[in-house]
Amino acid sequence: MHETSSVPPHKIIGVAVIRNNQGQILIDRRHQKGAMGGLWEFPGGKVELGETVQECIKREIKEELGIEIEVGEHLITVDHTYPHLRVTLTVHYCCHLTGIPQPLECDEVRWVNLDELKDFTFPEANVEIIDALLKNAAAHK
Ligand SMILES: Nc1nc2c([nH]c(=O)n2[C@H]2C[C@H](O)[C@@H](COP(=O)(O)OP(=O)(O)OP(=O)(O)O)O2)c(=O)[nH]1
Ligand SMILES: [Mg+2]
Repeated sequence: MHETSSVPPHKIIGVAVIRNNQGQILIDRRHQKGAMGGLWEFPGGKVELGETVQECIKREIKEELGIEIEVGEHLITVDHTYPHLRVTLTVHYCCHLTGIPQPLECDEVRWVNLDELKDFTFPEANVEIIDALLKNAAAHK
């Protein structure tokens, strides 16, 4: 018998949890049109050929938000399969250095406290990221 189920495309994504000196985290709202439209996310994007994840994160954040960051410690890597897409999200903590975040490639950007993350709707893969963030924060209290 012929197997017709197909393997979804796989994107390798660098993701930034950017913190300011008040301990807030930067989130952005995806464009209404398009995949996962209107959901909130941590900024980031596809790793390009020949680029490290850290280089990708720094580049994407400059492109998407117009700010400079320092890429820090790895938080978690999440592999998740949506109905039509598999993503590997490699998440790093980052420090905000300079510039005011601009919504250059999204609808909105916002600084939020950790305990406010639950009030925003994120893609399914982010449940694990937010869990890891909260656990880490609790462990370092
Ligand atoms: N940046 C980011 N992407 C996430 C998160 N959670 C999550 O499932 N994703 C998914 C959504 C996208 O399919 C993919 C991010 O890739 P992307 O931003 O380069 O791609 P995109 O779909 O916005 O658009 P395109 O560049 O492929 O046209 O990862 C998150 O917290 N941050
Ligand atoms: Mg992106």
